[in-house]
Amino acid sequence: MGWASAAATCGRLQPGGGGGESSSTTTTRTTQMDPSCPPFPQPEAPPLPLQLQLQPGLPRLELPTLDLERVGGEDRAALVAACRDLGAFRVVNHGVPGELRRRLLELGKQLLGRDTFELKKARPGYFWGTAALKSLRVKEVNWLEGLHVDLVPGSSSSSSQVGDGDDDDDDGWMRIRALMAEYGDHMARIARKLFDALAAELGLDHHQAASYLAERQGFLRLYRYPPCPSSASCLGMEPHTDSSVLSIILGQDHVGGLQVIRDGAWRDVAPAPGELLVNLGDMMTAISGGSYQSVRHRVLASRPSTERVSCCYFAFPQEDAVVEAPSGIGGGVYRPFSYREFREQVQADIKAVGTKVGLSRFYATATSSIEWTPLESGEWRGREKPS
Ligand SMILES: O=C(O)CCC(=O)C(=O)O
Ligand SMILES: [Fe+2]
Repeated sequence: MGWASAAATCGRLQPGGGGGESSSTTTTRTTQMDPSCPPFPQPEAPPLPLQLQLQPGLPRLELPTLDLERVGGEDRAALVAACRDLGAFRVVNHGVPGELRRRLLELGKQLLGRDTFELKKARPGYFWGTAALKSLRVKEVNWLEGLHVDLVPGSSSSSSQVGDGDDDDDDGWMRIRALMAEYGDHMARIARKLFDALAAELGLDHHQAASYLAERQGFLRLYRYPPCPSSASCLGMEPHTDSSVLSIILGQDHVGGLQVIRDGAWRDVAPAPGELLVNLGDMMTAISGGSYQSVRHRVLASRPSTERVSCCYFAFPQEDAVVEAPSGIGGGVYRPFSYREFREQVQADIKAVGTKVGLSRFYATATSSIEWTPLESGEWRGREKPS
């Protein structure tokens, strides 16, 4: 069975779900199976997760826009305000050549869309579904694929030397890696600049500023959200906060799909040509003692006639650096911990409860007596067990 049977499941969806989906999703489609994707989950699509239900009609969210060349100086206050408020902002004047951005997304889209799922599966770094967050509850509804590339800063040989057409370089897969390496150098540079401005604001010393953002730990994920046979019952990527210090998203100029939670409601982030979107992650929240927000976000599944391509950079602390907010900032909300500890806890939680619990595991107060309950938003809330 292929997409035609999957489309039949659309008929049982609740109205109002699926972010911009029109009622046309209730009609049966007879789309052919897409060979670039695995078979759609059968016999039934998974139940509609509660968090898919949207508050319809809210305007797109315009994020604050910051000039990278000014964040260390006259725009530092605006940067800090954006970090305290939502934990997401746009960056302009970032110095990443438009041609590099264009070629990266174009080639990624071409390669991921061209090869069959079976062929891609064998490629190093290729994944289907949400690589880091695979939740047992909803893993099947993440309709996306991607290529994960670890970065070694400064190692990129300029990809501009590599041509654009189809040639003998392993059908373009080596070229995309070269482009990603070059793009990754820009990301490391931008992350450093943003982080140093925030580190100065927090009063971190030189050693902390260096170990809390370690360029060698950074990686890139190139994503394709292929047309989804049942886009109203699936997500492209489930709601989450990033575990990183900060993440930088490059999306296509006019393709939306990314949403963030603002005042308890999911809001579309307006795509803005040429800009990069920065999300703060959990590590930044910990480093700032909870002063800066890690923003909760998700990506809608692409509707049948559309697809989204994006490239996301993630910056992390050194694995064993003890992350701790400077005294006087944040009032000791979190106990000191290393990123390695955090990652292991996330993996253990995914195994045990089916999803990432996240930073609330690291509250300074003892958590062994805490009972965890899932919320409708997809978050987990801890409560003291009655004694
Ligand atoms: O593709 C996007 O725009 C967002 C990806 C994302 O949130 C992530 O990789 O954590
Ligand atoms: Fe994310």
